[in-house]
Amino acid sequence: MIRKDIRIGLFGFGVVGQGLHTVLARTPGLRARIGRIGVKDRAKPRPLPAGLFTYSRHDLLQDDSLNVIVELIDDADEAYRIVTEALRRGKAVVTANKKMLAEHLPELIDLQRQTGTPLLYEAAACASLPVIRNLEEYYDNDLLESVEGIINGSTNYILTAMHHDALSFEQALSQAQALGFAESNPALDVEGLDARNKLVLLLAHAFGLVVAPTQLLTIGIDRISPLATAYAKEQGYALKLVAEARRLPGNGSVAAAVLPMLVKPEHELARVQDEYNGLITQSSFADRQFFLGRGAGAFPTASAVLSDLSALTYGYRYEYKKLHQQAHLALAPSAAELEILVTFTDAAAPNEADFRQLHEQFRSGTRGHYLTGTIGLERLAQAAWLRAPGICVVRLPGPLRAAPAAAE
Ligand SMILES: NC(=O)C1=CN([C@@H]2O[C@H](COP(=O)(O)OP(=O)(O)OC[C@H]3O[C@@H](n4cnc5c(N)ncnc54)[C@H](OP(=O)(O)O)[C@@H]3O)[C@@H](O)[C@H]2O)C=CC1
Ligand SMILES: N[C@@H](CC=O)C(=O)O
Repeated sequence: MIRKDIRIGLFGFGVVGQGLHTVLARTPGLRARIGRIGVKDRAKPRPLPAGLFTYSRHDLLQDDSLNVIVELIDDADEAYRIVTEALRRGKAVVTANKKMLAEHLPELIDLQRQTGTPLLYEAAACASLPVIRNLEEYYDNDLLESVEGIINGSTNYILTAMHHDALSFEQALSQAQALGFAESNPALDVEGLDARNKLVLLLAHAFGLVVAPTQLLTIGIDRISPLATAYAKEQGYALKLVAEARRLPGNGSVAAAVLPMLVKPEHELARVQDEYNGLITQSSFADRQFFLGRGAGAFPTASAVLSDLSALTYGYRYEYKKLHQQAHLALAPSAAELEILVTFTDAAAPNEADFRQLHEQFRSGTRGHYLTGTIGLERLAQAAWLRAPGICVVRLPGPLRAAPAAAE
């Protein structure tokens, strides 16, 4: 259905919701206006007339004059209730809630098909970068080999501030929160879970693979040790939180993970600073392409919501083309390997037998210990030592690649 006039029921009036209000006011060309706003906290002062606000989701969902629901709240469970009810009522939905999407993607895809009602979520992956619609549409006939990049703005902001401004982790996180980049629960950012949720969305639109977030090995920046930071500095590498999904040659296996990574200075991702995101696509015919832009914050995120609203005016919806064209792809961590640096203390050490090859070993009574080596992705994910206190795992430069046994 083509919606020429959009009457929005907006849930959430925080960083992104207020950003959207401003962005809409400055975009007169789009015939969209906010009819009602659903929020939670009755005591909070609001910068708009009180009559616009309500504390009951039913006031928006049961209002037939509102034809689009924009869901911008920070509660994934309530967001799920709002989004599913809106779709069932035939209201198109735009959301930025990657946690809710990643946790319910199969059901949400199904619900769109059953109801014939669109659910768009460009803002949920990389905020202002137009990645979802590009993966869905532009690469439709191309053979996409990989998507990799920095897809969480807060952690990139923190790593940049620690490196360039010598801030502590806590100081840098506070700044990311104050600037509206971090999730309400910042553990989602620093533990890599937000990047993992976004990677779930990228996998669906890049490769037609719908996976549960828990299937993806995820390590955040909260466990980076001073020795790993010093190693990066001494080798001249940048330290970034990188999400990667890659088709392995040959057998239709796809490997995907989120880990802190050492990046060579000449690599595109090394120059992604502050809250910016950077995503590299590699495809057989188009070759390598790099998207760079703001990955968090009020206006960048609102601009992606605006773009989805505009897309609704011409009847756009995701077709999940790759899902239907799926060329027998499967998530196969057992088929992949990677190069890692592990720093550790006397209290806990990695099991050397888990590695296919060890490259370097270093022990110091004052600085701690490290080793570098090649390890299977699945072996790493299952290693008992991975989450032990005092252990820090960081990827060395280089892509996820086929493990030799799988490559044969
Ligand atoms: N900030 C960013 O840069 C980005 C955020 N996102 C996503 O956008 C969403 C919103 O983020 P952000 O604006 O930063 O969050 P904020 O914390 O700034 O705002 C959250 C809003 O949600 C409202 N809210 C919370 N629970 C409920 C509820 N049960 N019913 C109704 N309203 C509720 C709050 O109401 P009240 O005002 O009453 O407290 C508040 O207005 C999240 O899903 C986030 O992951 C996506 C991309 C970037
Ligand atoms: N907390 C998120 C917000 C945008 O998605 C981030 O920092 O990337």
